Amino acid sequence: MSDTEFYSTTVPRADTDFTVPKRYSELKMIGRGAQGIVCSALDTQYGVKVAIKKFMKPFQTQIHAKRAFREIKLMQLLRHRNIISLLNLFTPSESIDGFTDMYVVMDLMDANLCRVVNTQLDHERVSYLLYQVLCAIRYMHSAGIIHRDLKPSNIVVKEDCSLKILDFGLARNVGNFMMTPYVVTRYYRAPEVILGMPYDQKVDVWACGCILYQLYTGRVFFPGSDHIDQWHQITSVLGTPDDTFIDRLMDTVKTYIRSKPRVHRPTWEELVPDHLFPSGGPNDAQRTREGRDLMSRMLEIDPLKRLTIDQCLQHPYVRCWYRQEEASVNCPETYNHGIDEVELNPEQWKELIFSEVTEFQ
Ligand SMILES: CNC(=O)CN1CCC(Nc2nccc(-c3cnc4ccccn34)n2)CC1
Repeated sequence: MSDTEFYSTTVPRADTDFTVPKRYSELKMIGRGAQGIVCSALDTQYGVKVAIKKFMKPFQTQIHAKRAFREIKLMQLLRHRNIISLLNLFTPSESIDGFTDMYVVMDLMDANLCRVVNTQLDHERVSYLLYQVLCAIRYMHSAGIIHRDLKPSNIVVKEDCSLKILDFGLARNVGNFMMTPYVVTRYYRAPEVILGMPYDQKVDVWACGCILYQLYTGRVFFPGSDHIDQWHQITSVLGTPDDTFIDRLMDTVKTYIRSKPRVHRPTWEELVPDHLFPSGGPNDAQRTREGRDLMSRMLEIDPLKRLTIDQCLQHPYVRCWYRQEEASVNCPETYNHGIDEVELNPEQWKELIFSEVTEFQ
């Protein structure tokens, strides 16, 4: 018998109620994620605001179960100030038979980056936001995780410009098949992922470059409507990559790319002119040169030429924020990707997830 007292409350606008421990009050809906509804709440035990996400029947399908299980395992494994942390994990069900819903409690942030990119940010804020994304991604890489799906909607921030990554991207070699009517955003996918080439941690550097451009301009750099159009957007802006990259492609893709007219490569000053950057500050001209330089080295089509995360963190544009405890700390354990490949039936997932929830503390 769980000693925690639960109560049920209907959340305005949400089409489901939340059954949570009494310590959580003032539930208000703040968003709807792919896996379930998210509320803000007051944790009266510590007097802090939290976010509570409800997973409804997370074990119902292989896809839902894998994502839910992977999310709670990774939230427990990754402990970094720029990655959302798992404050509590519970279910009101007292036995596995009645187990249906699972709740994840996280620190509450104010907004996601989609809302922030539309505001005028100075170099101070842009460089600090980018620095924190780089720290989070570097830490994930140290745990053996490549995000592969980094985008503004899964990054959250607070008024004080502190930032956390919300989710952990795509499991390896699992298609991002989505049952729900959510459109998969591919705008931030690296060229090597789009072209089906072998990929590595550099794919997350590409996404950071796209996000950096959007922090300055409020615009998506490469808004492709599908994979082919995504490639077209990238090459029409950055130009056709040189042969050292194309030679490494599969023959079918090589033929396709060579069939297209070559697009000349503009200079980065032409691509992202000064007026798109913050100005008016004492060293804005210098910071603009640094920001444009870093962006150009993150958005190299050829991953072999692209900066590594560590090189990004040493770049003058963000090095000013560098602190060991967040920029060079490594995750003490690496993630066991085996769980991403395991095939279980809903009953087995139910048991696995139920034991994970009840053992949490
Ligand atoms: C553009 N929309 C917003 O900015 C609304 N924001 C989103 C972030 C939220 N804060 C927050 N803090 C911690 C975790 C989550 C959260 C975690 N998962 C989701 C899914 C959807 C929406 C929010 N979340 N959200 C406050 C309202």
